[in-house]
Amino acid sequence: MAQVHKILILPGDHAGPEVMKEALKVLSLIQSHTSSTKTFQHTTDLCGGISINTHQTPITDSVLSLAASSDAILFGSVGGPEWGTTYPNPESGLLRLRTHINAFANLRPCRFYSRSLVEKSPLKEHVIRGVDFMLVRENCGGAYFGDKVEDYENGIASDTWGYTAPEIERCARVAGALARQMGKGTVVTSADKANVLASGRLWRNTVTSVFEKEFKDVELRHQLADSLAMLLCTNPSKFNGVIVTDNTFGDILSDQAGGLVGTLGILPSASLCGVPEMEKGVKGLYEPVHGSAPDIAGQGKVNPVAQILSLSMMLRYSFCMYEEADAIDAAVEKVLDSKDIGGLEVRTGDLGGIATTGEVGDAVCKVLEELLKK
Ligand SMILES: NC(=O)C1=CN([C@@H]2O[C@H](COP(=O)(O)OP(=O)(O)OC[C@H]3O[C@@H](n4cnc5c(N)ncnc54)[C@H](O)[C@@H]3O)[C@@H](O)[C@H]2O)C=CC1
Ligand SMILES: CC(C)CC(=O)C(=O)O
Ligand SMILES: [Mg+2]
Repeated sequence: MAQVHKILILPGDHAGPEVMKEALKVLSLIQSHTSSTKTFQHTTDLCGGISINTHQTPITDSVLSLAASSDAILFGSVGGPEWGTTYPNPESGLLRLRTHINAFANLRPCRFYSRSLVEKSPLKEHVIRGVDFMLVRENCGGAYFGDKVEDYENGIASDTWGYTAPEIERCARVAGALARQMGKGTVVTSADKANVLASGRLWRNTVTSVFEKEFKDVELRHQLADSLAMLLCTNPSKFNGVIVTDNTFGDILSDQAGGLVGTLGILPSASLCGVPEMEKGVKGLYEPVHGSAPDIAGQGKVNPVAQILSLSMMLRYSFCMYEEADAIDAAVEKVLDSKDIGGLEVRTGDLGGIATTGEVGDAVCKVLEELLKK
């Protein structure tokens, strides 16, 4: 009997549904290839602004319980100027989802998915070539979830940027486990502001102690988060391996990673609810690093690669489907390297091309179909 994987699909707002459409084409191809061994049961529902418009809340209890009973969630992106920032805004639906399923470790890889993309980076080729790191961002704690004071009438507001040792420990374990999976010699860089923040000092002491006790074989380095931001521009390959950091720094540094490769449109992410193991899938929430791109949404201009690669991360980490995940990554690489549209690259505008969102998705499917036949 085929193994059943329950997937909840939450496309979200603006660019979210556009790129999700392309990822679902890829999922359907994978499904027809593996139908004898795996069945993907997927349900689509609402989160974000679209849920506010329909249910007056960014995420309903019923969607939260669907998420809790799913093996994986494939998420688009939420938010947009029409909903503003006042709580409960669309983004708070995503934050609630992350904590509801305890998706505490957000893996955000930064690398070029095609050699020819190196020239699209704003950095000089010799600086950026070979960059390949996995940023592990703590995803359910810190300033995004601490107590808030919102007394705007009196001009007072604050966010509590707090951590407990167990929250840091579990994140450090994910970083250590990933480093081991990447192979001997992989370095883990922990980024914090231990020179200023109390939570930063707890972060540094706790990460150090986890590595001393549980990952003696993995080299751990510490870097202040502000200088890391600078060094990522001047010498990014120095941080090849794993970077582990807290929620706020991880959010900012992973968008900076988009700057390193030249666009947010190719960066996927996986928010895992446990430590990844090679033999056993872990539940997770998969979404691009980018937001809902309202400035370009609805015109076929959005790059679907980050969403498609988020699907590949889902197959890898939640379902241990390594061959299929590798095939998707290879198909993306081949498409980004090819010149199919009037002699031009099959790339969206963010990568200097003229292809539409749908053309990139179709091209990935075409190559993937061939790769899966082999
Ligand atoms: N996970 C999520 O749902 C996230 C939601 N947001 C929300 O998204 C909305 C827009 O936020 P922004 O700060 O503008 O960030 P953004 O990530 O949506 O866009 C930043 C820039 O990158 C471009 N971009 C993003 N994704 C792209 C893609 N796939 N292809 C080509 N270009 C792409 C956009 O056109 C824009 O110029 C806000 O409401 C924000 O809160 C932001 C980040 C994450
Ligand atoms: C809740 C999200 C909008 C925060 C964010 O920017 C992200 O997770 O990348
Ligand atoms: Mg962000």
